[in-house]
Amino acid sequence: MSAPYAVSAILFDLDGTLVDSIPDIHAALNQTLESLGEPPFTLDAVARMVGKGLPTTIERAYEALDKPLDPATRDRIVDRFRKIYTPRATELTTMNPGASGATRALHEKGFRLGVVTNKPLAETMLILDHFGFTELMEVVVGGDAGPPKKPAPDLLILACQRLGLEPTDVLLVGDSEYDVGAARAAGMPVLVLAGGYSRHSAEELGADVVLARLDEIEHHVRLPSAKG
Ligand SMILES: O=C(O)COP(=O)(O)O
Ligand SMILES: [Mg+2]
Repeated sequence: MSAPYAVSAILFDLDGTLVDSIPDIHAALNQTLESLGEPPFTLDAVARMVGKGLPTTIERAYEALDKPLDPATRDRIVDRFRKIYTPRATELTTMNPGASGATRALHEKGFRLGVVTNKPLAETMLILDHFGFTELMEVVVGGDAGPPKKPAPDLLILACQRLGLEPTDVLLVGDSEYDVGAARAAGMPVLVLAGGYSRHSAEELGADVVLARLDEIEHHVRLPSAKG
């Protein structure tokens, strides 16, 4: 096992990392498509469309339908999707195994915690509130915060600025190539959870560590002041 990373804060991705949100995204996407006269997608197909933010999910759905999509129409479909998704964002969504215990244990040990997601902030907060994560999170950055989304480093840098920390003092836990790309560009260590929403297997993503469950994180981190 690699030596534990000495970090003051741990940032979490949301979709596919803290929660399994695909069942609600899948249902809402299919309802959106049905309202536009389009056929539905399977759960697995939708999981491969998620990760780079909602506009990209809609673009990928239309790519798969082999239908052209101009940006204005895409944005209208994003709005339509959100009207359907937001009220049901926690209906079928579940916490990933170990998410509650791991975040609580890390918080108690003194790590500062946050969420950096490509998902819009409003839906992110609904989900974090629903599962009791909000009180543990010192910073929450959504995909609509302004700067480019992951895999650009900007949202991670923004979270570091809000925490008053250097990226090298912060670690990211994610599930996709977008998380690994963003962390690498920011100069941050990155752990990935196996079985998330990615078009690649976790082992192929080039993360520092692949986790089978979130409660393994504590074996890979230590506070800078603690002896490793
Ligand atoms: O909304 C998305 O596409 C992905 O969100 P995530 O960054 O929490 O995985
Ligand atoms: Mg994710």
